[in-house]
Amino acid sequence: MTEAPPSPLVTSRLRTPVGPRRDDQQWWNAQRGSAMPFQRYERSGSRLPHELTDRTWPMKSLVRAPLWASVDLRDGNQALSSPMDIERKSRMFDLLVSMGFKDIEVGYPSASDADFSFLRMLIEQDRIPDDVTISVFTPARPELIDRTFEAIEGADRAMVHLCNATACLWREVVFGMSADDVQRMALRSAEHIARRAESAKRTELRFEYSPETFNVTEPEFVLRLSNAITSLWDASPDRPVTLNLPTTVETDSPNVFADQVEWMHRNLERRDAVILSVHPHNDRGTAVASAELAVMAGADRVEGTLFGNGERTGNVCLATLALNLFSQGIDPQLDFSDIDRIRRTVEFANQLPVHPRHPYAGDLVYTAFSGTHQDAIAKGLAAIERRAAEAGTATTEVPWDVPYLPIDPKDVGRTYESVVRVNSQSGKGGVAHVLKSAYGLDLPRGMRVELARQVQQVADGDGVELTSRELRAVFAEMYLDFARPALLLKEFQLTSEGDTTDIDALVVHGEGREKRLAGSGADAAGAYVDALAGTGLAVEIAEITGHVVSDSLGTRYAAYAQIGLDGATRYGAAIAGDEASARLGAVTSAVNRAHA
Ligand SMILES: CC(=O)SCCNC(=O)CCNC(=O)[C@H](O)C(C)(C)COP(=O)(O)OP(=O)(O)OC[C@H]1O[C@@H](n2cnc3c(N)ncnc32)[C@H](O)[C@@H]1OP(=O)(O)O
Ligand SMILES: CC(C)C(=O)C(=O)O
Repeated sequence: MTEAPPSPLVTSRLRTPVGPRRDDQQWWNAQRGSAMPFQRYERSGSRLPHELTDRTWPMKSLVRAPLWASVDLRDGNQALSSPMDIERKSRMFDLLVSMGFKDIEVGYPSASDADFSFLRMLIEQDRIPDDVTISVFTPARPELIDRTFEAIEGADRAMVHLCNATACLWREVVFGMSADDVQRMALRSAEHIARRAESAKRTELRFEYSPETFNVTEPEFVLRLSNAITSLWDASPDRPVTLNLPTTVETDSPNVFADQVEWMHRNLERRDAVILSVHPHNDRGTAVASAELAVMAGADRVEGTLFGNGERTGNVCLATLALNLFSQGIDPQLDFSDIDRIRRTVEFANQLPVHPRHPYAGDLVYTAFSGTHQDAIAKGLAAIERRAAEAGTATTEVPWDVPYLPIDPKDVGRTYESVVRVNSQSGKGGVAHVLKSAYGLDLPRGMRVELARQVQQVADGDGVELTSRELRAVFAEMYLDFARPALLLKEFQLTSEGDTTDIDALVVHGEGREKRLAGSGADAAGAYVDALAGTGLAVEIAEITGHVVSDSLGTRYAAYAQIGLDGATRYGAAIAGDEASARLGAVTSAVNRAHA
């Protein structure tokens, strides 16, 4: 076997930088003054042997979910300060099964007793469903391969995952080997695995190979080695070999990785007998994009973890990838209908919190604090309700289209309760939305503006978020509760004849004297303001609205009145057991606000 020929575009981090020439004095001068020693790092660039000028991936789009493989129990686990014990592993395994994962890497059984015992427990207690294939990781060392086979003894199905570093830096620094030596080590191990598999007749075995840090390995070398391994394992369409291309440390923008994957996809031998897999890490924060472009470039399978746990910045997050597909109308083939249950289990197993801004799963990702977002969300939700009512169907049947919310939180088991939260950045739309969704109070527009101004003052003063209870309290303080009301409607009686309503009311006004008043009008409120003229109050009603509210106190009525009094406009509100009391109460409230 010969050494892989050096390629002009290949960058070994040790040998052939493609960045700017460091002996160029002009260039160095231009860099003076930078606070950062960026010249220590190589510029990104294609590591392909030939530029892929006829790349096809940019013209592709995602149309179906790839095969998903969870590596939570291996790559995720090896990155934890406190690796999972059997209880934590079991909970994670059961979760993955319940979500629909069919391909689960359960550990590195030759590395630790915990992994070995967990695997034995799964097999001996028959915990692996018939449609799930467990995978076990092994490095290219015969004694560790032997121990791996001991661990899977008796399993119905298993995938043995062989991995060794192939990248130049690793060859030189970690192994102190040439590319040929590394190839020989890999093939010896692959052979050893094939031999062990011969005697493991009871187990339906599959094989996986990962050239570690694929993205910085010379492409011709990876291709040559991969072809040799799939040939040695006799990959066939009915017994395919999984070839997994890891960006063990992510180094380039996702388009570069996509080119690398497409080049492999196009040049691999036995392509129909190979499941081409990718295993992106997130060092540049672009693992999700890398995985998505890699699938467009020809990858069939993606390895990752839930919420992206893994070495350093983590593995690619499978929840994000799957729900990105879902948000585009593609079946993700994984069940995320209760994302908080999934998150709780993952947090328990990893003993790491999921960030509140984590896509689809974080506490805050369906929440808007800012006024314009809240306004748009509230209008969007109302439009969905309208469309559902028009179609005579449930809101969950209506196509989702709400500004600022890429998916319906209810589709992943969340509620709308926390979609809008109020602080000093909020506006009338948000305040109104919270009062409506938490208390069923549907305030008229002018009143929302007035209330929001008051809420803003409170929020600005306290500098914190207002809960729905606190908002309700601000509303009550403004419109419902008056310590010393200028007007009190103690009792009233209405009688109607034809188009006229008469009122007989007992009120307390001004200095605390009770006064019996009479009046008539087109409705109860009209009769009431007519009667109030007897106290010297010249009230004009601009608008009265109202609706039924159902809350812990039963079914009641809320009314909102806008009145003109002493040349000014005032809003008032009341909640009462019946419509007439609420409407008259709202007028009384508006008068009291005018005289407060
Ligand atoms: C990219 C990945 O994520 S690979 C998975 C990594 N996971 C883990 O490391 C978690 C579990 N690891 C372990 O428990 C241990 O490291 C073990 C059991 C694997 C090995 O332990 P030790 O024998 O004490 O070796 P140690 O960890 O110090 O060093 C690794 C050795 O394996 C070699 N090695 C590293 N990767 C591989 C590989 N894929 N195949 C073969 N040998 C390898 C190294 O060159 C080094 O060899 P050396 O001692 O001759 O220099
Ligand atoms: C074993 C391989 C796939 C791996 O975990 C990595 O390279 O990150």
